[in-house]
Amino acid sequence: MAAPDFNDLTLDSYTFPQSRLRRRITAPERTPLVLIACGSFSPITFLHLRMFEMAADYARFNTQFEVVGAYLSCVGDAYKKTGLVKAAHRINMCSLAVQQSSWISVDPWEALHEEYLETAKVLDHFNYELNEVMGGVDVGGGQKKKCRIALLAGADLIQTMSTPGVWAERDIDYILRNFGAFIVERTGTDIDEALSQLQSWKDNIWVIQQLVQNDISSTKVRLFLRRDMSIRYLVPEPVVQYIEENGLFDEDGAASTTSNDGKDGDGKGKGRLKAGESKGVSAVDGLDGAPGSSSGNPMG
Ligand SMILES: Nc1ncnc2c1ncn2[C@@H]1O[C@H](COP(=O)(O)OP(=O)(O)OP(=O)(O)O)[C@@H](O)[C@H]1O
Ligand SMILES: NC(=O)c1ccc[n+]([C@@H]2O[C@H](COP(=O)(O)O)[C@@H](O)[C@H]2O)c1
Repeated sequence: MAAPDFNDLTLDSYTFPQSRLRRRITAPERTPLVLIACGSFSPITFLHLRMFEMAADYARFNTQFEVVGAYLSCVGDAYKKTGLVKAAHRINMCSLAVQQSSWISVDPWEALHEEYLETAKVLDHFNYELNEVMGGVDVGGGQKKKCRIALLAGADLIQTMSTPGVWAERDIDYILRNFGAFIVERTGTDIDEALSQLQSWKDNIWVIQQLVQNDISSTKVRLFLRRDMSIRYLVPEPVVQYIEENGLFDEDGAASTTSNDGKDGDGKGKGRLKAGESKGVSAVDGLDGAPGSSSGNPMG
């Protein structure tokens, strides 16, 4: 197995990963689609991978898109969220997780930035690489077609768009107008409610039903690890091994690998826990490490 090498990467040595991108569309009448999943991935789970497969099926059966590529983009170390291990580890785990995939890639560009990057900027980066640098994908006859780039997210993430203070209004408009989002239903999130304030962009929001309900969350995986419980078959095996080898997510490890001092960027310490404390861990029986328990506004 090739060793992950995120630690050796810098923005200067960065090149856009394109080896798994399909450079030619098979149905020229369709619009090429590239799915971008932005998130913490601390750690990546089988559900995160499964989201891509669900979205690809959805796009094939219900839309005029043809999926030509898919990317995981890990949020960088400046994102303040409980349970976040260093971006280098999260990127390495994502890279191990997609080893068996022929079409899902990991793009380290976002995580290579020291400062927090809003999702709109991350999507702009993909648009730049795919449509400006590459010029889109081949449709035959020497012609190229620009790719539609869309955010792939769970319902909890789209719900945060209606939570005051988390997203800038202009970013929501920018993302949903120019890119759009494929949204996977998630247990515990009322999708109608999540979308109720986003009706102006409804034509650019595609809702994917989970036909096999899967409620794995990174929070639950972290909770299992802290209780010394097995996480096998919740995350890919190479990720299990990587977590073990690097001692990630045990109580001390979780505290020491985060890049902050217990305070958010705004110094208020919102959502941050001291070493030894953890969101949801105290509720032992219910395993209620709430899935998708996002910190809210990443920048406070
Ligand atoms: N069980 C799930 N069903 C639907 N979407 C999910 C599920 N788990 C994660 N997602 C989505 O995956 C993306 C990345 O999520 P993220 O890294 O925050 O994972 P998470 O499991 O929600 O993490 P955490 O538990 O740490 O909050 C988000 O868009 C999130 O909504
Ligand atoms: N203003 C924004 O651009 C904004 C706000 C909230 C979350 N996000 C993104 O959504 C994702 C949320 O991930 P988590 O669910 O792991 O917190 C991250 O990629 C984060 O950057 C972006």
